[in-house]
Amino acid sequence: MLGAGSWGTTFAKILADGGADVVVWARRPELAREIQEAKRNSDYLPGVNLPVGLRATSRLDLALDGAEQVYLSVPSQSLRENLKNAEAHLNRNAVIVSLMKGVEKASGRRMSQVIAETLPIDTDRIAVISGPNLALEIAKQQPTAAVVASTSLETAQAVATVARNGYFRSFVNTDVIGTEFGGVLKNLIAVAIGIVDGVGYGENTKASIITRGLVEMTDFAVAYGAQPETLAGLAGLGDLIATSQSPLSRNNTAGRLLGQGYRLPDVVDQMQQTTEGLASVGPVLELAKAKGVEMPIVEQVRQVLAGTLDPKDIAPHLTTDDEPQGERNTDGQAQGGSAVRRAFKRAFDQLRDGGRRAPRDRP
Ligand SMILES: NC(=O)C1=CN([C@@H]2O[C@H](COP(=O)(O)OP(=O)(O)OC[C@H]3O[C@@H](n4cnc5c(N)ncnc54)[C@H](OP(=O)(O)O)[C@@H]3O)[C@@H](O)[C@H]2O)C=CC1
Ligand SMILES: O=C(CO)COP(=O)(O)O
Repeated sequence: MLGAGSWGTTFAKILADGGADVVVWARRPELAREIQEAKRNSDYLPGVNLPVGLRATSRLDLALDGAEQVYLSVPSQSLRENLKNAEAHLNRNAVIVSLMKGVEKASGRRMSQVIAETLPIDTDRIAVISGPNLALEIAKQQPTAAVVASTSLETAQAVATVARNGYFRSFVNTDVIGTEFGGVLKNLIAVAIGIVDGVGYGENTKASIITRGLVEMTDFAVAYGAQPETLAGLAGLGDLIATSQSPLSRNNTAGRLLGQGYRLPDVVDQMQQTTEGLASVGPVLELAKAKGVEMPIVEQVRQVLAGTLDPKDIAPHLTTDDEPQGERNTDGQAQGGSAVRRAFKRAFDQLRDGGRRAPRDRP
């Protein structure tokens, strides 16, 4: 496990509790020592006891020695540099698994794309994991689930077999794009929810943003090749609900501070942990523009971050124009409809068929 923050340490515990032999790499020797000797990570997971068999080191060569599966949980902006440092020590046949939920700011690349560009590796040996996974809840062994996606179902299954235990269930699919973008995009909607929470708006506003946010997430991801069903599953809707509702979410917290009137530099100062959404807004809107996808909620988040939109003016109707007839202003049973409605219809049809066709996230 490369990365000893809240998610890296929690996921290492998931793997170790499932019976795997796990070594965590922490860049700070003192943190590696605390995990190795005291079985604690008091900076990131206060009060949590880590498995006795979990090992830790600040030496990359030792952490990667003989590793069959390498899990990555560092901030997205640092991945490329970390992979370059790790490359010489990687086992040639290792499966590389991204746990990250950001895009690279400079290139707009997803993490699996950064991995494929940086390492000499077949994409079939890359997997990504995403889902409703607030680290501290899982570290306390509260049950949850996630999606393991890889272009190779065999790789996804190999990872899912290891990344599961009594409190953590891994489903598999082959939609890497949808699974990764689900994690990236829900962060942005969670910032929006935090903003309106901070302003003091109530449940109707938040429900509107969650629902219309899912439309934006799905339209965007589908434009880049995702399966709409993925966005209706754990890595989309599931994670959106968890992140939008929880004060444990860093993205939600950052949004709430913005809604309370703090300016971005003060918010960044107050955030002790990685807040991927703040770096993803710009690249996501660039990518949306390139495909002609409208993202009015994400655009409003950008404007609040830039200080050009008063948080209280976030439009509850969440459209880009005042034209009531357009596709963007339709919802539910309206004609046309976006990918998210088609996804729900297809999921509903599958249920009505008595589950003869497999749902996307397969156990
Ligand atoms: N926390 C969560 O609930 C979840 C997080 N994720 C994703 O996991 C990823 C990691 O987040 P998370 O663990 O929460 O973040 P944290 O802020 O908790 O931890 C970040 C970790 O990365 C290390 N780090 C920071 N900068 C660098 C760098 N330049 N090079 C190497 N290591 C670095 C930190 O080390 P140090 O302590 O020395 O600063 C720390 O170990 C993110 O993409 C996030 O979206 C996904 C699901 C759940
Ligand atoms: O991804 C997460 C939950 O699934 C964690 O969200 P935050 O990064 O906002 O804390």
